[in-house]
Amino acid sequence: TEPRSHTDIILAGALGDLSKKYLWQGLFQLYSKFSDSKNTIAFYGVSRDVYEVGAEKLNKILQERVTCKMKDDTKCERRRHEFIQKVRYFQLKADEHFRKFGTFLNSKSDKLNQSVVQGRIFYLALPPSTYTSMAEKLHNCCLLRSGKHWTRIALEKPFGSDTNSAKEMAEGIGTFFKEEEIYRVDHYLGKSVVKQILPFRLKNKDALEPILNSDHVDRVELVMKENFGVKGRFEYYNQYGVIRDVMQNHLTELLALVAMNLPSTLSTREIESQRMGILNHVQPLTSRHTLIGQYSKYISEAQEEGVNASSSAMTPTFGAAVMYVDNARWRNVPFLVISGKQLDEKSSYIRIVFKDKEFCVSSCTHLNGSHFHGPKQIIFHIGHGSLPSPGILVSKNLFKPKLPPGLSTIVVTSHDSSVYGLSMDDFNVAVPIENNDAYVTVIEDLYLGHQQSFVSTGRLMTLWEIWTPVLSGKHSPKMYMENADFSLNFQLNNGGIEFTDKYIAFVESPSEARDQMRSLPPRFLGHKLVVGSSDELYQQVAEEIYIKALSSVTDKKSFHIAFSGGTTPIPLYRALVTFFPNFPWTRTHIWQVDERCVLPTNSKSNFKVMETELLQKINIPYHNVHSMPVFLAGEICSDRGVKLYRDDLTFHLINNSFDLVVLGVGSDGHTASLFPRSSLLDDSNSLVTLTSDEASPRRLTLSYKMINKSKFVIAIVTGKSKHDIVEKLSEETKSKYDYPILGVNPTLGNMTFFIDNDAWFGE
Ligand SMILES: O=C1O[C@H](COP(=O)(O)O)[C@@H](O)[C@H](O)[C@H]1O
Repeated sequence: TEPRSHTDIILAGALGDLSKKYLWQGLFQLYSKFSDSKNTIAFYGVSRDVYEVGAEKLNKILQERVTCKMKDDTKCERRRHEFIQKVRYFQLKADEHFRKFGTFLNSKSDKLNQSVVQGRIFYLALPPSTYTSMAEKLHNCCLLRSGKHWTRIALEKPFGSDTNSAKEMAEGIGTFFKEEEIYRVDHYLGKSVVKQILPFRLKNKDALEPILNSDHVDRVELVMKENFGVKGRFEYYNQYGVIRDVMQNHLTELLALVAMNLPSTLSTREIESQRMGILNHVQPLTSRHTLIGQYSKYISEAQEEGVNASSSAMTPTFGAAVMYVDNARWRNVPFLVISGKQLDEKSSYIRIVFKDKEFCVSSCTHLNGSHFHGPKQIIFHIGHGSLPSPGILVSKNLFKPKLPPGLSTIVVTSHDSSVYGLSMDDFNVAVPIENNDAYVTVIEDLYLGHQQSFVSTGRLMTLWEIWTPVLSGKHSPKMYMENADFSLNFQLNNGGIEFTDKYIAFVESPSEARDQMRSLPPRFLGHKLVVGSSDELYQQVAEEIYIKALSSVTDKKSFHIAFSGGTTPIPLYRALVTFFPNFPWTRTHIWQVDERCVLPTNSKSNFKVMETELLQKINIPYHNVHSMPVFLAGEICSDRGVKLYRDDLTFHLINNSFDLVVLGVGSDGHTASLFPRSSLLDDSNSLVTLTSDEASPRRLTLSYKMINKSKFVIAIVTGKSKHDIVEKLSEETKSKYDYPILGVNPTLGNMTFFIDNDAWFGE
């Protein structure tokens, strides 16, 4: 007997990553659910590989990647076997291949009775640069042309990289396929909870509609955090970055779903019109509304994959934006859109936080209907994070949700697991009955022609118009530490957002010096080297110190740093004060590398400089400042002072190890107060010591032993007067007796030389 319908599904890019990871499994599940004697489906995998190679690779992928959820599910195993047998491979490279493939498909189709509704789906899991030519070839060779039929072409993002490129691409595809045939995939629209947003809103409209507006909503957070980096995708990611990768598409689509006016039905036309209605009122973004960051190892990881550093320098891996919908319903409500790689956790959610208008007077800690004084919120938990499953969470003090058919309630028994600022049992929780992988749903929607789950051309263009203004790439991303960085915290200010710690959120495009710096030999005297203009260099040193401080305070609640004397640290003190107002000074202990044997009021006193430039400007506890006791009870530089400092070091430091030592280098190659040919250069016992008469005045200094125990050493060399020493150090084999800086080699830690352009280039 003839089937009622027959569909050909052609997967181009059949051997690629996406197909391997998700699409073949999705197609298998489609086959299991929908293919029967009445509705048949044929599957074709196509790629540029010759038949023998491609067919074998495809078979391997199918055998390895297509699985049944449950072990020993014999029915599923049988279907799986059938499916794998059914998939056919074709090479599509030359025009002739396309012609032959078209002839083959149509000969099959001609054999079917005219009453059979035939469909043909082309799924392009290919680089977008190939879309237009592929669309043209498929259009010319492989369309169904007679009988009752339909055609769909599915495309994977990226759909352009800004308004113009997206328009060009849309026009290219639009030449060969009609709007209703184009299915642009945004897999977030296939996530099980995302699918339930509109049904949930409709079902609960009596409770929800009156409160989903600016009178009641304090803010909406749309978040997609990941705790891994970009490994294996740097080429792609450098061209796109986090805004284009997920914020312009997934997260703004989510915004539309929560903010749009409720459609009266769930038809494609109604939904699309309400979505466009809201997106057309989203204010285009400006740099005041966005922040970007880059995780600290991004450039070096990209280099390891052979991607050059200068193309990675401006790529944001973190983005935050505040968006506003300029209509009566949502005016002034901030929609905070946040995404990033290498953050503390993998978690995606939409969180609607309601204004707290009620003031609790008594029994405030009890859950007591609407009197409970806690944040009122609705969370669409899309996936991952601390919850075991995707779900919709409604604060119990808000309302008791009714459930549409796709959701079921779960009873939460755990009292202590804390989520979104509340205990789990402060929420009514509903979970999707079917929790399929997003691609399973995408493929099902594609087959069923549910266009509302895909991105129309009109919507695509509106999304790009919102985001394109902030894609100029003029701003440097702020560097952040992997996994545990609170330096990305930001706050609303006058309708815009700013990092709470304001350090160079936006510096103008990187100077030539920075580009030049990136192409320099990466090492100097066996240590890491950074060269740049003096300003940038000091900012970088300050940033390095800040990052080390955060990490140390996170790990062990304290940070011990020693600063050398002289003029070199002055711009560093200024950079720390200016750019890092949130430096964890209360947990930082400041030590001196060396001090001149003078009164603390003397202008040559290193401490005096530090006090004026740094200590007076920060909020650091008195006991955390460890000045060298060069003046004790009327005596200048006594052995008692040496002993006191040594005891202080030993008391505070684990293994006498600083977290960081900042050194300068003199034009004679000295560092700390370790001078050429000094007897101190052979002293392997002391931690602190006094110089004899090689320098006047005498000085108290940390020894090599103490410096080399540090976890990290930064040596700063700046100014033209240091150019000769930089040259000498790099050209000849020297000994530490002539050039004491050569004796600095932290035994367990690392060292970086920061050398400014004047000292490096000498002009
Ligand atoms: O589209 C993308 O999404 C993934 C995250 O998807 P999820 O389903 O695991 O939440 C992201 O890692 C990737 O960079 C981006 O291209």
